Amino acid sequence: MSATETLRDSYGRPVTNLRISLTSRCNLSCIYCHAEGEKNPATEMSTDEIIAIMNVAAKFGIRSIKFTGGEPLIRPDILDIIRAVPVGIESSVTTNGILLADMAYDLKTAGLRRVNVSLDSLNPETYKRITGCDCLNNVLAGIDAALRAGLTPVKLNMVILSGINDNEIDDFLDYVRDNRNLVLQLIELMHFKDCDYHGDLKGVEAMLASRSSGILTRRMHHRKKYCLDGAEVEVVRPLHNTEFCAYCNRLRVTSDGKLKPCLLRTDNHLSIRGTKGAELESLFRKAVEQREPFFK
Ligand SMILES: Nc1nc2c(ncn2[C@@H]2O[C@H](COP(=O)(O)OP(=O)(O)OP(=O)(O)O)[C@@H](O)[C@H]2O)c(=O)[nH]1
Ligand code: SF4
Ligand code: SF4
Repeated sequence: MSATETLRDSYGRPVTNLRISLTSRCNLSCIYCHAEGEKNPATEMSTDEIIAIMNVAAKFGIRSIKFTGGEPLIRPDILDIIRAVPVGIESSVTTNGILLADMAYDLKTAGLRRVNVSLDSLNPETYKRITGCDCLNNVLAGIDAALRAGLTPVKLNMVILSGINDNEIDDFLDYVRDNRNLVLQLIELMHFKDCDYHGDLKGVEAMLASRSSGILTRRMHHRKKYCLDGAEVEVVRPLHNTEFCAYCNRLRVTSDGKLKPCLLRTDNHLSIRGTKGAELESLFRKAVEQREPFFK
């Protein structure tokens, strides 16, 4: 095998991003939580298992690694994991921000490039209703600490919940306005559980488009990015979106050590538990071969 070799699936989609779920545990209990689709997590991967898969990813031309959960910052070895990210790979974390205020500086020093922070409301009562925790201020302090530490851009992930927080979009636009290091991501809720809060973001996109001075298309997922009056807003609308899947560049690893070719499928996972070297590499190739767009 050459030093780096970018793998493509049979639809010609290159795989350049690895999303590693470090745990399915979380210190919040959001009403819509899908924990990246893992419902019955067994034991979590060890530090060494995570490092082994990152090293294989580097050989296969993975350019960025996203650590997710559950809540990834509750892992006691999180700094060791970040320190072990192979040279040349950009790392980021998606976190609920509860522990970020105390950890931001150490995360940056360990080599983390940036963070996405899940924040669905700027109203303390609504935040508590959604997450079960009266801790909005911890998250806001975490965002400030991440900005100060240079974990930027800090992306705020706001999942739009119909009838709960869909009246707060303007408050969020005000919050990110004029801070070039803050990006707002408006996310369409996915139906993992029976959940009555799903709302189509088509209307929101039309509103953003009408108020925007510029609209860009990100290569990744072909997501639209709107620039309006000092605020940068990205819209994540994965459902029934063939374009989103056509430009998907991701492979996932579940916290219990399975390669997962698509977020929305549970029937094609490949366990990497107990494997290393050539065997692990061959499973990585196989997982890429098994990738196919969920919405075609
Ligand atoms: N269908 C689908 N949805 C995804 C995928 N990746 C992320 N999402 C959605 O995007 C939301 C935000 O994900 P994040 O973990 O913050 O990362 P991201 O925005 O995808 O990545 P960056 O912009 O590179 O930071 C998730 O909650 C999902 O709803 C994917 O591969 N497929
Ligand atoms: S913060 Fe994320 S992982 Fe934790 S409960 Fe909420 S949605 Fe689930
Ligand atoms: S649904 Fe599957 S194929 Fe589509 S973007 Fe998400 S992970 Fe990729």
